[in-house]
Amino acid sequence: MATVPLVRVCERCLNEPPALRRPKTGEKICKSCFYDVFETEVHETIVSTNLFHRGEKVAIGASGGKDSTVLAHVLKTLNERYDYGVEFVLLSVDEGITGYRDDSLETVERNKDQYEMNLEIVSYRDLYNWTMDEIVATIGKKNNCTYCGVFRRQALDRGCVKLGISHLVTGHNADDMAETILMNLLRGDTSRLDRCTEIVTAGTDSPVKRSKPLKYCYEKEIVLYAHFKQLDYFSTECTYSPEAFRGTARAIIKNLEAIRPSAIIDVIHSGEQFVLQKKTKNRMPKARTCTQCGYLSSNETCKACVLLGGLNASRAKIVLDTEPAPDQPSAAAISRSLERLSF
Ligand SMILES: Nc1ncnc2c1ncn2[C@@H]1O[C@H](COP(=O)(O)OP(=O)(O)OP(=O)(O)O)[C@@H](O)[C@H]1O
Repeated sequence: MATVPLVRVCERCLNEPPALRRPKTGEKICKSCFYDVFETEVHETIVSTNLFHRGEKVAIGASGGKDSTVLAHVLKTLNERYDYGVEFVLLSVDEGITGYRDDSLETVERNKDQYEMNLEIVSYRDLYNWTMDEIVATIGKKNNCTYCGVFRRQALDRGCVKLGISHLVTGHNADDMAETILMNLLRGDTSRLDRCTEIVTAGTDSPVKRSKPLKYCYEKEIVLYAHFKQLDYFSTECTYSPEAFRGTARAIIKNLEAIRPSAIIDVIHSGEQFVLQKKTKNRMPKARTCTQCGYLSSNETCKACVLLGGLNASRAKIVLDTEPAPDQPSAAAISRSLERLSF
């Protein structure tokens, strides 16, 4: 009976000893072939979609986590290697989450020097006069991701506008995309299902185009890349509970990946083939401006203003209930009131 020979050399260069089994393909390869194939795949994604143009200024949504840190590192490497002629800037949002974002922003401050990129930080405190810590103290942990997601999206837009930038890249990876496809499928959200696989999205409610250069990169490979390259990133999870539905979709994708590694890429390729029927396309929202903040919106009031309206009403109620109606309640008074509040 024929025996399968043990692979003792990298299956790509047939020279070096293998250092890892590639999660995406199962190939046993050496470190330098892994770097090469990982970076080349991102480059091919960029070139095949004409993602950047020479002279363009692009913001990298930098959270200090593994995905956006690998994104910044790889984009810097490719920009130099292939002379894209792009100027990259790091853009961070400080959501005001003690013990999480304050620490991860310190990482981004170091990345700024390591990658020789300018850094702009915008905060929920400055933009909305709320921090996520205060929001969670007011509404509880349930649904807090909805608030954070809406505010972050607009904060990144506003940061880009401040920098005079109209293109934002984020570290969303293949696992994130497969989860989103599954979530939209399970919710029957056909219009989002149609758009969520696109590498570039330019919504009616945003002046900034967004793109995902890592859309075909497996999360496991991003972690391996960051680990082998010893990149400086922040690995703690957000202290507030994750969105339950996404968490479940994530578990399904991880389970599928365990028995069929190509499942992630297969889900993305399937999602890319979905074509919206005309009647569904007609339901797409039209662009307008928010009557409250004047920002682009697909509704009369933008989502951020709707959420802020509820939060500010809660704050006003707490102050009226607990303080002798000062003109300007002190921050300390608001914090004390928020601490007493439970829903
Ligand atoms: N506070 C933030 N400031 C700037 N960009 C952010 C911030 N939070 C998220 N992003 C951007 O959105 C992407 C997806 O964020 P998300 O929190 O869903 O994923 P993640 O897997 O934790 O990403 P990362 O590993 O980069 O933190 C990030 O890779 C980053 O580009």
